[in-house]
Formats: sequence, C-alpha cells, structure tokens
Amino acid sequence: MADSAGQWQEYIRDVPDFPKPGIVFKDITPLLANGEAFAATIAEMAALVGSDVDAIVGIESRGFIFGAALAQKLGLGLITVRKPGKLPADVHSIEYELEYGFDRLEIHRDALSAGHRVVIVDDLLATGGTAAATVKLVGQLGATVDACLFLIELDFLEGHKALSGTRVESLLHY
Ligand SMILES: O=P(O)(O)OC[C@H]1O[C@H](OP(=O)(O)OP(=O)(O)O)[C@H](O)[C@@H]1O
Ligand SMILES: Nc1ncnc2[nH]cnc12
Repeated sequence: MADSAGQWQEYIRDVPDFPKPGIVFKDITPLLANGEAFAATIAEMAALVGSDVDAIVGIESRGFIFGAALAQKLGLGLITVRKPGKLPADVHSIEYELEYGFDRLEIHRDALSAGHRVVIVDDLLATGGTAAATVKLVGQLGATVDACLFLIELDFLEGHKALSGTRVESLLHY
C-alpha cells in the first residue's frame, strides 16, 4: 500500500552480521517509527483475517507489536506466547530451534480451549521453528489455527515447510 511517506516496505532496513556474523537482520524499527507505514502493514494484515477468527496469538516479542495492533483493529483479544518464565500461571511449554540458536516458548493453559479459532502473528518467518512451536502450543490447548501471519518471510530458509498443513500468509518476501 502506498502512502505519502512512501511504500511501507522501504522502512525495513538490512543490518548485516547481527546478531551473529552471516545473519542479515531485517530491522523493522524504522517502519514502527513511521505511523503511516505501520498502519499500512496492520491494514494489510487485517484484510487476511477471516470473520470466524476468535483471537490473535502474538509471539514474543516483535509478534506482540503486530499482534496487539491487529487485535485492536479487528476488535479481538490478544493471547501472548512468551519466552520462558514470563507467564505467571500454569503453562504449556515447548523447545524450538531458531535461525541462530535454541529457545523455549510458553502459553497459559487457560488462554484457549477447544472451539477457539486463532490467527498466529509474528514479524518474521525464518526457519519456521518459532511459529511451528506456537502452532503446537495452540493445538495442545485444543484450539484451531486458521493461519500464521507474518510481515516478512525469508523464502530461502523455507520456513513454510515447518508449517505444512497450516495457511501461511506473509506480506513481504525476501
Ligand atoms: O522462523 P524462526 O527461525 O523461528 O525465527 C523467527 C523468529 O525469530 C525472531 O524472534 P526472536 O527469537 O529473535 O525474538 P524477539 O522477537 O524477541 O527479538 C522473530 O521475531 C521470530 O519470532
Ligand atoms: N534475519 C532475521 N532478521 C530479523 N529477525 C529474525 N529472526 C530470525 N531471523 C531473523
């Protein structure tokens, strides 16, 4: 979507060798800092969410930014999937592999239940480990994943393969 400040895609900046040599980091902070560009991304994401969706699931931490804005735009609630030790009540927990390491994610056991239909939101799909772990966590609660929605997908890492069987939508492919 165009806006007076330019295309929102222009506000994503490449930072080479962050956080490790060989990684080209897609920095979304210039986009977030531009109100029109940020709003344009949320409008595009909102158009991809069906009317039968009950909640947005946001993945810590950059997924919270897009997930929260999207949930507000759609009048839906936000369920948070967090790094370990952050959620205070009973959790389901799962380990997963990153493009550059390992990590663990958690969800409150009472956050969702059978019959709920959700869209999982994150800023970026790389290897797919984070999103696939989140799909599993949501499934452990009995809820259904309508789609995984990303601002950016790094096609060369083939993260969609980790999400086979789930609808994957990304606004921007590199
Ligand atoms: O597809 P994958 O290979 O799993 O990688 C994608 C994930 O990596 C980044 O998060 P990161 O773990 O760096 O956390 P942050 O959002 O807190 O910076 C990004 O925001 C995704 O969540
Ligand atoms: N290349 C990358 N840029 C930004 N966030 C990431 N998360 C995983 N890989 C990433």
